[in-house]
Amino acid sequence: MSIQPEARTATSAPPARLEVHDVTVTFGSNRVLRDVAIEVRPGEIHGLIGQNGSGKSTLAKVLTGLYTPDPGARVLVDSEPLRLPVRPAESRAAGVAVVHQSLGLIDRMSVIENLRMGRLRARGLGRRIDWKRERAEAETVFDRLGRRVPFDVPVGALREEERATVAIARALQDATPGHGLIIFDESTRALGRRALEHFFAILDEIVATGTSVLLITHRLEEIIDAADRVTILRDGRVVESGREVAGMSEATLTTMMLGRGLVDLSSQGTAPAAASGSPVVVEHLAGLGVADLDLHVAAGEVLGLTGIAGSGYDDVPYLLSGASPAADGTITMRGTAVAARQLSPASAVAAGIALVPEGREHAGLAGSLSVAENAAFPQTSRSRRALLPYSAKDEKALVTGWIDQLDVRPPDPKSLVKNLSGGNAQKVLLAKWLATDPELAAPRTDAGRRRRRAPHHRGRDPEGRLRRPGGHRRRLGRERAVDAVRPDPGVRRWPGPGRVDRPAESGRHRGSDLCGRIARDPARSHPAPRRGVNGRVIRQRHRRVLLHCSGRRPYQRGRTARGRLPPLPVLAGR
Ligand SMILES: Nc1ncnc2c1ncn2[C@@H]1O[C@H](COP(=O)(O)OP(=O)(O)OP(=O)(O)O)[C@@H](O)[C@H]1O
Repeated sequence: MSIQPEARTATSAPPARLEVHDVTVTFGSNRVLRDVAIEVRPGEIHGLIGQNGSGKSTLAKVLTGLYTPDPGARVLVDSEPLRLPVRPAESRAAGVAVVHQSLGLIDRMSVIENLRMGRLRARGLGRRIDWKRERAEAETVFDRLGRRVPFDVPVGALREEERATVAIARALQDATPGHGLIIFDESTRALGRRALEHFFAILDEIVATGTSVLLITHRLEEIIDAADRVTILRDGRVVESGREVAGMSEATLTTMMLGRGLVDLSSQGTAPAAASGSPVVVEHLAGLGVADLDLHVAAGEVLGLTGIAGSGYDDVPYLLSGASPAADGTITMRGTAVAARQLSPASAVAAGIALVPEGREHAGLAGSLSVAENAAFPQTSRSRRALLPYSAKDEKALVTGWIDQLDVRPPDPKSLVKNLSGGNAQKVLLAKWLATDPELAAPRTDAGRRRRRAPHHRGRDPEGRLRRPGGHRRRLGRERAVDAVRPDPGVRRWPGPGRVDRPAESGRHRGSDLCGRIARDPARSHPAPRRGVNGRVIRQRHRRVLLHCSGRRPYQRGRTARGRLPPLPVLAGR
């Protein structure tokens, strides 16, 4: 697909910042992009969306030279053609910066080294690096982001949000006002709400100078709130090219993306029946940022746990699974109490607690191993200590069962995880731990925090230039943001780190989304979305959460490949 010249020359609009024509990418017999075309205008935030595996990251990798397109492709930056395959140095010189989904950080190197990599300059007779100067430059960009990350810590020791901050800062430091294009490929997935607010405020500033942004995300609300236009990929083809976002709803985008609307299963009477079984009870849990936390998770229930950065909510899965040592607390499952401080990762797994960690690339999956090896890893490593080894037949049944249930694509147990799209790799991570039949699954997920900002669209002035955001709009954004975090009536003030401000509400939580992809039928009048407030706890039925996270098909609560029921209680989702 090529962009028709009249589409861009009929007005006095300036030439496109980025033009991509006829990009096709083939891996073996698998054609993952077909004749893709996209045009990003100066000073716009251009959204690129599509289902898992539709080819978004592949396009970003073509633009930075990681992947080679098939012959016939053309890429132009500011009307100048780039040689293909793209040479990274040339694309950088043309002003293209990218934050890849994997973030592209080197774990054993420090924050400052990662940040200034490729930019360090030796000076003077001794050809020494002036670290004071490098730090000052790094500080400037972190200040702009409103975040500080310790400079001398190895990146591998950072939390996911800090890692994302470093990667974003690295891309931002090269932005020259009025030039270039920054590609963010799912870069916001680990950012908390405050960091996200800053991130989008910075994007506004950047595009106001004429620099452009290509925003790849599966969070449709981010497209609605931030993007000017959107291009949609489906199965490697462009199905919507540069559509104006103004006036669109998430439902419209979803329909365009999937080629069909979503169905709310609860309206069809297919909501899961309440599960029977004993609850999981956590009492007086303490450690890291958590102090004296009590939780009660009924069988078959999803308990969402959220809060502001530093409130400790994100430490809970790690404390419950022995991945971080707890100072105090007990976990009661099947009527047996376990002391949290005595849990190690291995004993937690043996007791039926599964942690689905954040940061699948470096903490959850082995990219160079296959889907089958990753998904069956807890079983095979357990069977090494057992009398009877885990048979290849069992492994095959387990893996194909989970591939089918979670709709992993391609559905090939032998695919290497590093060749899967990000969303499909996440499904393998989920399968790996759900396949252990845990009593309690504790996914640490980025999903569920939603950016609150007034939707805005810059629009164009009479000369066809994108309007720059004015102070009024930014103020409006801030006011709304403040309003959005004001607690609901009846919610007490934030009680301090690690404490629960609002007890779990019973029943379905229908308006908000832990996964950012809730099936909403616009014709149905849901109650107003509940807003995340400090330390708030949300309850949600487990099928509902998995339904929205598992792609095309709803999660079926049938028997697993090994004839057991899929795991019940699940803490939070994704
Ligand atoms: N190096 C590779 N070798 C083989 N197949 C690959 C490779 N890289 C990507 N693919 C395949 O290309 C397809 C598109 O993947 P891509 O990562 O671009 O999807 P995506 O739209 O970014 O998805 P997600 O939203 O899940 O990140 C997938 O089927 C993936 O398995």
